[in-house]
Amino acid sequence: MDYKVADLSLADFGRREIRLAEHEMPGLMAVREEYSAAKPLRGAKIMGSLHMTIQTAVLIETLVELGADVRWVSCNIFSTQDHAAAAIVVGKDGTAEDPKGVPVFAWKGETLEEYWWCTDQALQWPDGSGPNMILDDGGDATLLVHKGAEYEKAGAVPQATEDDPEEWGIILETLRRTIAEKPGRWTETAAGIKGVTEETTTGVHRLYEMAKAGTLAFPAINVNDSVTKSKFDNKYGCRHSVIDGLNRATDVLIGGKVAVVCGYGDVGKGCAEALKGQGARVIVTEIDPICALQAAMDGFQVTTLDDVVDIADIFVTTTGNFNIISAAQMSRMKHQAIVSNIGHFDNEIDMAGLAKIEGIEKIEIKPQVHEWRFPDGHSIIVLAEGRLMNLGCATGHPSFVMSNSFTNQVIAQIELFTKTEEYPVGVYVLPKHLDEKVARLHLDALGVKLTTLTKEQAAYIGVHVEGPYKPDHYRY
Ligand SMILES: NC(=O)c1ccc[n+]([C@@H]2O[C@H](COP(=O)([O-])OP(=O)(O)OC[C@H]3O[C@@H](n4cnc5c(N)ncnc54)[C@H](O)[C@@H]3O)[C@@H](O)[C@H]2O)c1
Ligand SMILES: Nc1nccc2c1ncn2C[C@@H](O)[C@@H](O)C(=O)O
Repeated sequence: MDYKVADLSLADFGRREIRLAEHEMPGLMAVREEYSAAKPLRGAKIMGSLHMTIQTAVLIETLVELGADVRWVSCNIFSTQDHAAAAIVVGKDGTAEDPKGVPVFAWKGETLEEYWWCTDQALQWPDGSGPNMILDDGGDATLLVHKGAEYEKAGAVPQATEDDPEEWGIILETLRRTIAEKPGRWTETAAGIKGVTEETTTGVHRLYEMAKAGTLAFPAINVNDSVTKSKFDNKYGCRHSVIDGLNRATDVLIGGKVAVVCGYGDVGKGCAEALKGQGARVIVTEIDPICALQAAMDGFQVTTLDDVVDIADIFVTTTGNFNIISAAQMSRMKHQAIVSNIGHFDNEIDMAGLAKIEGIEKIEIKPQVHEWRFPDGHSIIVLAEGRLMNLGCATGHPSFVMSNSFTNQVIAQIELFTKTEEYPVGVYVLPKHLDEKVARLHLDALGVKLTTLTKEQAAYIGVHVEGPYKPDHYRY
């Protein structure tokens, strides 16, 4: 079995934490029980590109329990929990000397070259074949397959320009190398994929862009827009883990400080609430009048970043957009202001522009916490090098909320793998009855007792007693 992780001796520690996590992931354990006999994913060869955490370990072992053959990478260079990766490689019945688990190519602190090497490794099985399913978070695996096939068809891989981000050059070099090693590989890989299930907002945005451009090569299920994913993971998950990230990285007192949250979508709402809960005076920036109005009615000041960049103590970007905080704005910040991002990619904060400032000095306080000292002597503290700080500086969302997300992932994988013919190329969301099923699976653990509609009440509001309870256009 091929794999590359930091340290297999961490496997027992990972296994102990996986055991505790399983108790906190009732949705995943319920689908394991429901489907382990039928094994609907038998024959599925799933390549997963999703933060290699303890919670993801429970997802992986659920997919395997349902019959799948799995290979895995993280979707971020800092988000892997090495003990989780070790436990998955060793497996329940293996040892560090004789691992019997799942091939994982991930470790905390990968270089970008190593990250794309890992993604390439997980996209090819030992017999040279590719996956027939992708489980993606942010779309990097989907991107590599699509661009590889595109450049094979074009007969050449373009050169990166000096304006391109460094990572784009690394992706092109990865494709140049892999196409030279096995011409036609990516075309064959793309043709063999039944579909992809996408975890997050930014990855879903990429899918809709490809569908609109007519370049999407296989069907996709948008897991992010299951209500029981984005209205839980994105909001309540970040509500928990943004504070965890700040505390583990800096231990700064949040109470009494001024915190700026850029973006007031699902993630921004969770972050703003959490920082307010810690006693910070929270200021929101937004482009969308509806989200801005929501923020104002939730009691937050809403203004532009330029208005407050020199008075705030803590910054968190949550937009899924890029160039939210510029180098010039960072140079205007208070001494030891904390700058962080919790959006999927690291382009929300202009790290490249910051590094180019004449005379700037980068001082490592500890891994994923850096002091950037400006020529005038004042500093800012940047978390996780601008990458998502809840997974770079902490352990991401807790198991219970990830159980919601990952139960959607498993259902989506089953849908796409077993009913492929019902999904012509395009982007889909799961039907509401499955969304409600995911919610139901998590109620007992929180002591929730649902009220049952009478037939007359159901008729009165035009629904079935057993649901679905809302029209598709309902906004939760
Ligand atoms: N770190 C995590 O654990 C985690 C979890 C879930 C999602 N995410 C990622 O977080 C990001 C946000 O996700 P979301 O679901 O909240 O998306 P969303 O679309 O619901 O919210 C983003 C908000 O940012 C606003 N925005 C866009 N550009 C802006 C700008 N220039 N200035 C101010 N506001 C701007 C938008 O109007 C929107 O309201 C995505 O990249 C997503 O993939 C991360
Ligand atoms: N503990 C965890 N394990 C795996 C992934 C985790 C996570 N915490 C946050 N994400 C990121 C998710 O919120 C992902 O769904 C996203 O949307 O980015």
